[in-house]
Amino acid sequence: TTVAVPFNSVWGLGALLSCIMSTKPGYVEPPLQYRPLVGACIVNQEKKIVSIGYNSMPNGCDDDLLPWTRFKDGIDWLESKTPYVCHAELNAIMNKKCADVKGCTIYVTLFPCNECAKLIIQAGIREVIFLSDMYHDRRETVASRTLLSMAGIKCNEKRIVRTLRTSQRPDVKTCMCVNNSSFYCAW
Ligand SMILES: Nc1ccn([C@H]2C[C@H](O)[C@@H](COP(=O)(O)O)O2)c(=O)n1
Repeated sequence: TTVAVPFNSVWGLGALLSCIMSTKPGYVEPPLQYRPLVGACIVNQEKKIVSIGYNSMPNGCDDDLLPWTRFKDGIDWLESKTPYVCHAELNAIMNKKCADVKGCTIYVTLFPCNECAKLIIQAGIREVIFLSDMYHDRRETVASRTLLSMAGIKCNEKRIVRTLRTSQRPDVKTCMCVNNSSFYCAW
């Protein structure tokens, strides 16, 4: 199923496109199923895209040699992908094609975690526009909101993808899928 995705901004599109390149989409184990693909796009004050990033393993670190299990209770952290993966925001900040990203806006498909919030703040980014807040209650997200708010960084939710309910993913409210199960962005 290819879903028509109406975008209301080219920057949101950038975040979503980078998301498509994100770490191997794949089936994990029920009920966790698909791991999120996350994309980020940084835009300067002239509304020009200055960087894009997606979640991936660090350069030179082989996906297949590192664990792919999602971290959850009962799983050894070192045996999950959590300590190894670079988040989309980190990659977008590192990939910048300009001296710095001070005063920029970051478009991201998933609300930043606390580690990314610290990077965003220290990089001088002034605004976060996010698509999904599906981890709203995770402690990393709670800490992230605290930091971003203290640092005076505006955070706005923007729905840039039509809500799609799918019988294949009854657990998620919004998703984008391309070629049936080969790519899912699950929010
Ligand atoms: N703001 C975010 C949040 C998450 N990610 C990445 C990191 C992982 O690859 C994936 C989340 O996996 P989970 O914790 O659900 O097992 O999404 C990111 O890049 N940016």
